Amino acid sequence: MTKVKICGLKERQHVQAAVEIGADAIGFVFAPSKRRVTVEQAQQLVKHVPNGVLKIGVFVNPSAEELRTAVEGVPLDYVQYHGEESPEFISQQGYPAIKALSVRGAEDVQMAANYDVDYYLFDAPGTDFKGGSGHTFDWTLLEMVGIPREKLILAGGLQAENIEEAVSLVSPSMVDVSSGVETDGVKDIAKITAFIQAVKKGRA
Ligand SMILES: O=C(O)c1ccccc1N[C@@H]1O[C@H](COP(=O)(O)O)[C@@H](O)[C@H]1O
Repeated sequence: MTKVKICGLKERQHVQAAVEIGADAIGFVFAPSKRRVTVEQAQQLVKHVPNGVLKIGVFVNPSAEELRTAVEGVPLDYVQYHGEESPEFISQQGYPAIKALSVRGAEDVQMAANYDVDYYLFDAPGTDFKGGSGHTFDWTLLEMVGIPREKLILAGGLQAENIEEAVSLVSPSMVDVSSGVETDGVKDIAKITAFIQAVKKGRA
């Protein structure tokens, strides 16, 4: 059963739509991004996220204080580390953790072995920001990854049109999308619907 994370939500109506359509996780970006939200904004948005839907905060090289404020203040279920955070820093924070790795080549995939986290997220390298580029990477590089599929999250340029192929090749535990459910930089409820339905169709 592949789970779906809809990331980079900033508007109440998009959060409500994503959970109603069947998202398993909602992502809030606290890192530099056109999708960035404050802790105060996220606190308002999570009022529309029911129990059972994961609330994930996306950070890039955060300080311990920044993390504590968001994890406790929102509150968040998982921290997604999307920068160059060290294995030691992540384990010292003690939060349920997702480590994102930007994949240019096989050596980036092998970096996963250095981390002891709940999930490993593989994404394309960012352009303007560290993530959310809308670009895909070579999914076949994940064939060599020696981590269990139930700990693997696939991201990067996913959309309704390519998600079936991606899930079939990678068999991730969760898929994560941001740009692929937007039109002109704004979340698009029709695209969110098409994406979630395409993943759920593959679950049958
Ligand atoms: O979405 C962002 O703006 C973002 C900014 C900084 C770090 C991570 C970000 N999002 C993550 O990027 C990937 C892929 O997004 P896309 O579907 O290719 O647009 C995903 O893991 C988001 O959580």
